[in-house]
Amino acid sequence: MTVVRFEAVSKRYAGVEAPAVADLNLVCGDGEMIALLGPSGCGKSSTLKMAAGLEDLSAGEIFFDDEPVARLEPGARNVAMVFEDYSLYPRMTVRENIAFPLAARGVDRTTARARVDDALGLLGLDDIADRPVTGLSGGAMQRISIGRALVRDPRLILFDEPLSHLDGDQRVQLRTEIKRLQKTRQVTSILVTHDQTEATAMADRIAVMRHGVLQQVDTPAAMYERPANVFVANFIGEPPMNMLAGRPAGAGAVHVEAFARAVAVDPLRGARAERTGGALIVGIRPEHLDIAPSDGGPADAVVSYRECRGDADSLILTPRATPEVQILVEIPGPSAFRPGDPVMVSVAPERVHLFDQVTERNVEVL
Ligand SMILES: Nc1ncnc2c1ncn2[C@@H]1O[C@H](COP(=O)(O)OP(=O)(O)OP(=O)(O)O)[C@@H](O)[C@H]1O
Repeated sequence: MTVVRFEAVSKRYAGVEAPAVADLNLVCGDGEMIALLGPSGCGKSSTLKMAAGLEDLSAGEIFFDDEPVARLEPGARNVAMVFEDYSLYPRMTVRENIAFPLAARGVDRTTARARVDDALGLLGLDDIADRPVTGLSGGAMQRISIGRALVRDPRLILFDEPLSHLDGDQRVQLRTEIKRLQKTRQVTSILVTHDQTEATAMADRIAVMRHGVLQQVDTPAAMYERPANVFVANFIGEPPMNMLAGRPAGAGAVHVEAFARAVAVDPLRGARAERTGGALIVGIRPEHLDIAPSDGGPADAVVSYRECRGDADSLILTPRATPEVQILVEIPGPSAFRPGDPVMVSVAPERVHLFDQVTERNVEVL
């Protein structure tokens, strides 16, 4: 049961000018799972390694509850790690692998046996407890390494891309499993991933990083509803948000160049956009755009591509006013739209996101 706090933490590697992590302030609550999410090189692993004690901090402090830990040896922190490659001992059985951290700490045999049995049961590994780990599926191996992490009753578990070596089905199964275990045991956890689906499915809150700088920390739902900037908006949600050029157009409206007309927006957002006075990026998620046949009038766009996925159709629209721009639309399927169809486009005002074109920040959080 630990609150983990990064306070003004920075990491610079020798000979590299740009910091790998810059002035990170982040609190992971007691029993919470936070996902560090971002593209390769954004500083996720460096942050994880500093929490584990595998890398020194260049500045700042990390607290476990109110105890500063940045100068503690890794072994003195009681932090468990689950790696993407499982890191199991191949000659040992499932049970021996899970028991290993307890034996290494000199926990007495009766206590160790009880804790290992508990972990085996929790992870559904009883049937294979006495089998060697070699030859087991990736999913089973990762469950064993999670068991090994849980059995030591750690203050913090660090999950480093734990699902990357697994195939589709095992991935989905294990991410549900990890979330269930993490909640059952209420262990404070940090998950590193570059996969937004994984972060959204598993974490209580997501911390999006870019070039070592924390961009936003929020629940998956809040981040989807109110991304702090264009980068976060592009990173959360699949397929990514359409980003269209626009400008304020009076009360509660913005002019969208691609449609050569104004669209209604949430009045508060519209007023904020008005105050910026300048050019805007108008963000609309593919699943929030509606289309209708243009019925002879001047169309907003023409359908240029349709992918039918059974329950949904993915369409690409070419706007009449700016044919160089592509607009993605996701609608329930199978629909009647076909390439070449002229269409009108609409969107609910509260689904239109507005970003300052210069700073790329959401006008709501300026
Ligand atoms: N030991 C090191 N020496 C020098 N530079 C490093 C070292 N480790 C990481 N870096 C650099 O620090 C930056 C952040 O790297 P880090 O591995 O923390 O990012 P990441 O988001 O975890 O990326 P990835 O998913 O590829 O591991 C990158 O520019 C990387 O090249």
